[in-house]
Amino acid sequence: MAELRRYRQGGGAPAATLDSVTRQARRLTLTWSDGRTGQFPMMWLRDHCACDQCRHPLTRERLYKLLDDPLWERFDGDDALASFEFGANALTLTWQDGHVSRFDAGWLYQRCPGQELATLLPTPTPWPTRFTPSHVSHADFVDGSDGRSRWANALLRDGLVMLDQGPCELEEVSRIAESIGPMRSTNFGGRFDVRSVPNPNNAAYTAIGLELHTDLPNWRQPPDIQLLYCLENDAEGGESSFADGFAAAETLRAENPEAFRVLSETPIDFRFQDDGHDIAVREPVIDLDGEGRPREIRFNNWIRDTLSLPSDQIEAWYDAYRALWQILRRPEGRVELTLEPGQMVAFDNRRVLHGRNAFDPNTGKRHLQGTYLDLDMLQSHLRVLSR
Ligand SMILES: C[N+](C)(C)CCCC[C@H](N)C(=O)O
Ligand SMILES: O=C(O)CCC(=O)C(=O)O
Repeated sequence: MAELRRYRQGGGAPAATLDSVTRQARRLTLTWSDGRTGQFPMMWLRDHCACDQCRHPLTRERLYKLLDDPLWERFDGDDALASFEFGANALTLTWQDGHVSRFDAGWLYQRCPGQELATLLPTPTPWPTRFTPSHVSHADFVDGSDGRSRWANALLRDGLVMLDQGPCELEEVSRIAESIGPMRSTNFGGRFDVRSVPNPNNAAYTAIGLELHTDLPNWRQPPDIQLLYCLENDAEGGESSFADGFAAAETLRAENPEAFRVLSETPIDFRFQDDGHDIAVREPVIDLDGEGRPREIRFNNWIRDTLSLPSDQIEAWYDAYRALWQILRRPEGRVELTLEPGQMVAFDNRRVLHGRNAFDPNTGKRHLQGTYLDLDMLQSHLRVLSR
């Protein structure tokens, strides 16, 4: 259990050593050997004490409750700290109530207030024109070498990655998914078969072409990661295509800011109905984060519901939607490929759109198995692999 690194005080990349510590009103200023300085408010230092009373010795989760600590009242008056001492690699604080907090200097170095904490995860990067996805072999993915982390890194960075030359076995997609996290269930089950069936409840279960789309935009939280594993694909047609919705949104913002504004500020209705379900949500096509960057694309023409807007907004919304759709269709922004039996594509369903050409079920069979995963599980998997 001491191996748990979440809150460990030491370890990590060797950082600079601690050169000086000075005390000001309500904070300590630390300077390291490479010149970095950090101002640490006393209350932050007290809250982050990692002793076995303040963190559970086994789980390393926080036990300390700042609201119940009488010392907290004294941070205003600047006499909460009794004394401190430091060395090149450690800082020790003694508080007025006698509690002692020891910090690893490298741990503090990485957590200077205002400094971005280094992440083990790659930054999502928009596709350049004529982007080609990374490929990892199934053998490298399962054999414990770096295949898994190359796969997860590419998926988090590009929102799309291929896994090649796996076995043509039913449920291989479930085994892969479950080696990462629990499959995310939806009204289509935990794991679904994509093939043409009688009485389909969904366009994917027919042989028609599917325009680029995101799955389940009619859910408040659409699935994050989609895995589609090809078992058979010898019917004529059925080629796959993908487009980076974030890149398309940025292109729209540059070319047609008004259309971008309309699609990001106007919630519209999405709705799926079958015999047992009626799942509906009202959200914009382009969802932005607090800094105005695209966070999610909801684009699915066949389950877009009645456009319910004031009449003076309707034409502008259609113009904007057409403008985004035209960008998505540009060949230079699309990845086109034919899935091979034993090949799996994984993509970020809230960023990357997917589609397929119509296929002719009279010329051969086409069968994919798919499932969804939460992004949290993919990120967790990569962090664990990086330990
Ligand atoms: C693949 N699978 C059938 C599970 C989902 C396909 C998308 C489902 C959803 N009604 C939509 O049209 O977005
Ligand atoms: O059949 C395909 O290639 C893609 C299926 C699809 O779009 C889906 O399952 O949502």
